[in-house]
Amino acid sequence: MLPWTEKYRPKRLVDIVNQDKALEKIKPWIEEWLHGIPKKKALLLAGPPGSGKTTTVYALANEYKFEVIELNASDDRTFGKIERYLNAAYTMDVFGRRRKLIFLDEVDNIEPSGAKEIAKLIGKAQNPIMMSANRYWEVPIEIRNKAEIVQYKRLSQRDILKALFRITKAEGIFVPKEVLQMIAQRARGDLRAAINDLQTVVSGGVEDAELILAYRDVEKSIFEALGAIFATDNTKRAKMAIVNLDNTPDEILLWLDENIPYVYYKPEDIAKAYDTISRADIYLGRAKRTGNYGLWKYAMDMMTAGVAVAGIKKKGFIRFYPPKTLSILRDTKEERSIRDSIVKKIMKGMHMSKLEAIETMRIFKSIFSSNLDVASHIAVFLELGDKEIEFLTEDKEKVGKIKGKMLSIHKKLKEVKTELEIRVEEVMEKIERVEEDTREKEEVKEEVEIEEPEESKEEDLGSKDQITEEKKDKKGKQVTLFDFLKK
Ligand SMILES: Nc1ncnc2c1ncn2[C@@H]1O[C@H](COP(=O)(O)OP(=O)(O)OP(=O)(O)O)[C@@H](O)[C@H]1O
Repeated sequence: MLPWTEKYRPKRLVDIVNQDKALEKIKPWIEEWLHGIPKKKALLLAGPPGSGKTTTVYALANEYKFEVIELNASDDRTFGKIERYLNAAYTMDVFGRRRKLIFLDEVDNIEPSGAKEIAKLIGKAQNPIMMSANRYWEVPIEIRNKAEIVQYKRLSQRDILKALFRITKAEGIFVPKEVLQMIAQRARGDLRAAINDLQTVVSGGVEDAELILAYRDVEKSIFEALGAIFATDNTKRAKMAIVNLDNTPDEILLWLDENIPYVYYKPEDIAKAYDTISRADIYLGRAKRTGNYGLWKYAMDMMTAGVAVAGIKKKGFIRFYPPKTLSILRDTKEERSIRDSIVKKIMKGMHMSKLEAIETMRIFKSIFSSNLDVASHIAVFLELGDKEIEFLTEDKEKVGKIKGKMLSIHKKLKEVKTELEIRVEEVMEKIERVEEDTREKEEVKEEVEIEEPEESKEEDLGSKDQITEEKKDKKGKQVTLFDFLKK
């Protein structure tokens, strides 16, 4: 499938949206080339990604009958090529062929030595050179001095919305306005990103637009990195693609692993790409084990540059897919947390080790699908929640039945509890009564002892200590709760 960014790339300058100021500078410059050589032989188109710089170059060449030679500025091989074109190009039109317009992309990524070479070549140039950069202040000064800067502005949400609407119309599809607005808003002035989002949403189902876009938001940088790795044969560019990526190398490997078959089509190329990532995997493992980060860098180079040059890539729009392993982990995240909480409850409630609890949970799983009575008692005992019961049962109908049984167990437990509470209260009352009786009897006895006649006092030898001891003995025979319950 042709990427819509290519399919709908304007062929004429009038169709370029909202970059009139830039075009006002570019048009007279190219017209000068038709009659001679202008003072500034190179233009530096500077501005945000997806604002129309490359589009302008091709539309311009189309209208003024130039052939575009697009070269990547950060590729060392570029210098030789420019030189060749610079020497040959101007004479070519004598033979009725098209003149060459050289387009150097990404001059903000250029090495200092390359910058000097390019500056020299501009000096010798016999044909128009156009360059582009996102951050012109990062373009080496040697190049900036030789070129006229043409500023591209960030496209507005309205511009993007209009462009998207035009595409849906041309494709004969209906995409709700809210979805188009959502895409335009996310794009932050990058029409290429917006068109790619639109194509992804349409191919994945407009009804799931929000989900698809939310997912692309999270994984945006990895999508971009894959796009960069798979779009280039240039090893340096491929290596740069993962700089500043938040994903771990293991995750990047999974993404590459998933998407290699969508990019390469010849079996030998696919095999080569897989061979490269499996080597990268081995080196990553070794780097982790040994702490030898030389190996780490080697692994990263293999999974970027190695994969990028593995073979001939499919042309056109390639939709990347998230690795199944990651989505399985994401999908099962909730499930895993439910399982962990059941294991914890078993460990606590049944005083088991984790291993025993895991084994017990497996047994419970078979009980929950075969014996709903026992299952409901277990569920009540472990105080399992709905999700945990569902996890153990895996059958919606049975979950309903277990929950019903649990309700009646809870009801019975409540009844037993109230009955017990009543019984306990009765017992407590009896205890109180008996204690009261005993206390009264003791008091009466003490009074009688105090009023005893003289002789008995003498007989008793009148030792206070003895009396106390005797009392203690008698008190020791008091009716205890234990004696009462025994009765
Ligand atoms: N001003 C614009 N008018 C019409 N279409 C545009 C415009 N800007 C971008 N596009 C669309 O977005 C796509 C990408 O644009 P283009 O390649 O010109 O971006 P760029 O400015 O060169 O970005 P980069 O700096 O990332 O190379 C094009 O295919 C084109 O369809």
